[in-house]
Amino acid sequence: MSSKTVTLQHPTGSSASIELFGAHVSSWKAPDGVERLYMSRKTSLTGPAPIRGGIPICFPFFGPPPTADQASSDPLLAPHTAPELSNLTHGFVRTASWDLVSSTSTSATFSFPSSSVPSTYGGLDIGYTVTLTEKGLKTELSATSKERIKVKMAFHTYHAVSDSDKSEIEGISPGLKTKNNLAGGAESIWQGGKIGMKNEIATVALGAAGEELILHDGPSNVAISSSGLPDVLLWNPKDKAGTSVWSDMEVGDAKRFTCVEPAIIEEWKVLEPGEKFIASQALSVL
Ligand SMILES: O=P(O)(O)OC[C@H]1O[C@H](O)[C@H](O)[C@@H](O)[C@@H]1O
Repeated sequence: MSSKTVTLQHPTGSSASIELFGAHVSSWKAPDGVERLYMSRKTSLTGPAPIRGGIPICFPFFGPPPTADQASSDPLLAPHTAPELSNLTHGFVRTASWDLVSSTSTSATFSFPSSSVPSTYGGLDIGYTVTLTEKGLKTELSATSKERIKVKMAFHTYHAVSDSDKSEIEGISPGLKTKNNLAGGAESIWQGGKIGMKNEIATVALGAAGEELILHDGPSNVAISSSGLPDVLLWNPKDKAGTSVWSDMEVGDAKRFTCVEPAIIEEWKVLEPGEKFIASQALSVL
């Protein structure tokens, strides 16, 4: 491993790797030694493009940055309209190198360099801790802004599966609102049951992240929980992976992963000056 990769090892045998570029978890192996995160064989681990696979951190906005028009009617969005952000999706922390602050064999803490924060933010401290637990992995982002701003975020986790066509997500409560981004954000009320990943999907379940979700992949199951993140986005591009849209994946790669993304997507979260924002995700093999 190069010095740009931090590795963690738990006495149970589980391990993790985190790239300084994006503070990106690029590997998580459970105690059975099986890799639990998909990584594209076509991605670079040192940029400049975001790493494809693993756990991208999307912050402090999700999707394209707000436009100047949106910011003129909502000044709390103005920091996101820095010219250098105009071509970025999902924020700027996944396309810059972070600093390693401290580490033990099972945990590492990173900080995002203040010199890489656009000046429009007027001061934003961002930290990140990755911890291996007995059977799992915890990721926790913290952020404090000097000025009142609005943020969105996601842990865009690419779970490795043996065949995404057969993988299913259990735990979305009946009655929650969902939005189908492949149908212009069409809203429905979730009726209950498991959500299959057989077809292309970009569905947000609003208010789902407070509950424990279970990703079923044949006999192998992973529990997913989070805090500070009210929504969950389920995403798989299916046949579009490996085409010109996602040329940083190989054709057929979409079968190898299922993205379950604890997130703040629907409503911007207001950060008051000095407030410590904390968002975490916990994954655990069952
Ligand atoms: O290609 P990326 O910028 O990594 O984004 C990949 C995908 O992330 C999310 O799941 C969004 O809902 C998708 O619209 C987006 O295409």
